[in-house]
Amino acid sequence: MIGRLNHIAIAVPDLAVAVATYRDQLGAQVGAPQALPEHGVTVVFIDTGNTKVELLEPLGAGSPIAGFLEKNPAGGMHHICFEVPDIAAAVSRLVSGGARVLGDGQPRTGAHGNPVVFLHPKDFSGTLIELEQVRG
Ligand SMILES: CC[C@@H](C(=O)O)C(=O)SCCNC(=O)CCNC(=O)[C@H](O)C(C)(C)COP(=O)(O)OP(=O)(O)OC[C@H]1O[C@@H](n2cnc3c(N)ncnc32)[C@H](O)[C@@H]1OP(=O)(O)O
Ligand SMILES: [Co+2]
Repeated sequence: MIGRLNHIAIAVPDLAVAVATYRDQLGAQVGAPQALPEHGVTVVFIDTGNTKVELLEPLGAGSPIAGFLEKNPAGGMHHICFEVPDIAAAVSRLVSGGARVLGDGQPRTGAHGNPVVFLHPKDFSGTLIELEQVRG
């Protein structure tokens, strides 16, 4: 079911600082910030050729990553995103297998314009997993 690793997400307290670190110290090709109020984050993607790094900082009150940053004030690995060809089929298989899909369980549009869902970290070895539908 899961395919390519689409991205590894790192939650950061200050996106501009993290972007400058990746760009200036690691020589990364950094993208432009994308404010995504519907997700409560602002993100910058770094394309490494074989996958992407998603740097994200909280946006607005009630950001879903605020709790994580309270526990990890310097930031840290937040989630990994796998590609799936059919997110509805993936959700159906996971839910029937007892996994918890976060939120209302319905896919939402992610940063790449594709449907995404998140799976509860407690069901996957303490790792927050995002699934993104990428066809073909
Ligand atoms: C940009 C769009 C999109 C994309 O296209 O790429 C994105 O990536 S958006 C990214 C931001 N959105 C989300 O992360 C949505 C899904 N996340 C959530 O709904 C919440 O973060 C959460 C997983 C429910 C956690 O919320 P929190 O407020 O921290 O709740 P709890 O404190 O109750 O946490 C429960 C439990 O889970 C542990 N936890 C929390 N976050 C993580 C994590 N990132 N990785 C692993 N474990 C995590 C937390 O420590 C709690 O554990 P216990 O303390 O042992 O109970
Ligand atoms: Co993500």
